Amino acid sequence: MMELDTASQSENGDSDDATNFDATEHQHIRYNPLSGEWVLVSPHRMKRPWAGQIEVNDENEIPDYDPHNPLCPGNVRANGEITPNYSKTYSFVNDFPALLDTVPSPPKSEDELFQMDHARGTCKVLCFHPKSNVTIALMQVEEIKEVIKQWIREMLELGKKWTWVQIFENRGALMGCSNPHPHCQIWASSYLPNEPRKKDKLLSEFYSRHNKPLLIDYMEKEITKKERLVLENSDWIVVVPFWALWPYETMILPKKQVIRMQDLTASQQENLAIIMKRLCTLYDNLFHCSFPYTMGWHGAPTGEIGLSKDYNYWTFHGIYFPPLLRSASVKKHMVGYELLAQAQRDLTPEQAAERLRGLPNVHYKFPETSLAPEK
Ligand SMILES: O=C1CCN([C@@H]2O[C@H](COP(=O)(O)O)[C@@H](O)[C@H]2O)C(=O)N1
Repeated sequence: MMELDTASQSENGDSDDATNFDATEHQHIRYNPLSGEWVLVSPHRMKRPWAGQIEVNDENEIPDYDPHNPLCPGNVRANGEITPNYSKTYSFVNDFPALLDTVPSPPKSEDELFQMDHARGTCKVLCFHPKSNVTIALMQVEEIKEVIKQWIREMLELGKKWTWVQIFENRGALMGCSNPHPHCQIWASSYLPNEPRKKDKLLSEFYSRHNKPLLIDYMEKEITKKERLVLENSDWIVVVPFWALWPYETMILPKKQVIRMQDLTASQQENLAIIMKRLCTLYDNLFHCSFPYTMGWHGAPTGEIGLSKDYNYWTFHGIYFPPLLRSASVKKHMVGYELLAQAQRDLTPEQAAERLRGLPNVHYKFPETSLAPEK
């Protein structure tokens, strides 16, 4: 059993009276085994009056084609290239990349307070669909499958050279997304970024203790407990993680061990497309808006270190970080105590999962949108 640090022992030294504890009433902290951090859960605060900031939800109707949008088929991009008339997905190297393939390395410093290291990589943009006015929730399963196939091609190609290939989608203007056209970004780097580096260490340590991948153990236990389950099909589950930071944060987990996205079978790809569509439909139905989120995928590292050992302690999974809290325009901010001390949430993960489960699975905008038959 893991030694809990001092943060989790009762300050006054009294033995905690677990018999009176109610997770829907009493504050407590929860441990995230994937990051080694804690989140403060304060369910009693859900009763406080809300007099906070209300942002205008100015999401106006988006046309299916905008002659000035470089991500639309046939339009000119910043570098003068013409985006082809693509009919499925289309990816290109970002004209304003955060990472370049060849740059000089910084000098080594003897002073531990001023450490720099080299950073190389490449950044791509992947358009999900030729039309600008669709989202994953509104795309057909077959179209989402095309996105998954392209993600796998990108992982295989970029994973040959780069240590970490981060696929991420910033959906909606609220997420700082500069372009409404359905797309994601892919940043591939020569280094292992902070989040996967922390996760890799903790996943490896768990496997050494239990001889079982952490996320397979976690998936099996969440299927049994059910209270944080949101969706399930024959290959995947969606949960609000026990340690979730964002109000409606979710995780997509495979029912069978799979180490990287490029290892997915045809059935896992099909059922992933189905469950992604269902999850994004629930999200949109929560506040009747095109739900903003950042989402991404984590699998075992790639490149040279990906070939250096057996990553059987890793399990490929998806993570959604949506900011909305109470309405289409009220979002959670990670400020104050959360920046200086630790993350905090009022709505419990169990309450969030219950709300998502209770929503219709037909999209509010297009009630006739039919979902593919469940496997
Ligand atoms: O002509 C263009 C327009 C936008 N882009 C790139 O598309 C990306 C749009 O993604 P975001 O909306 O998530 O920022 C952004 O990173 C921007 O640099 C190009 O590479 N070329």
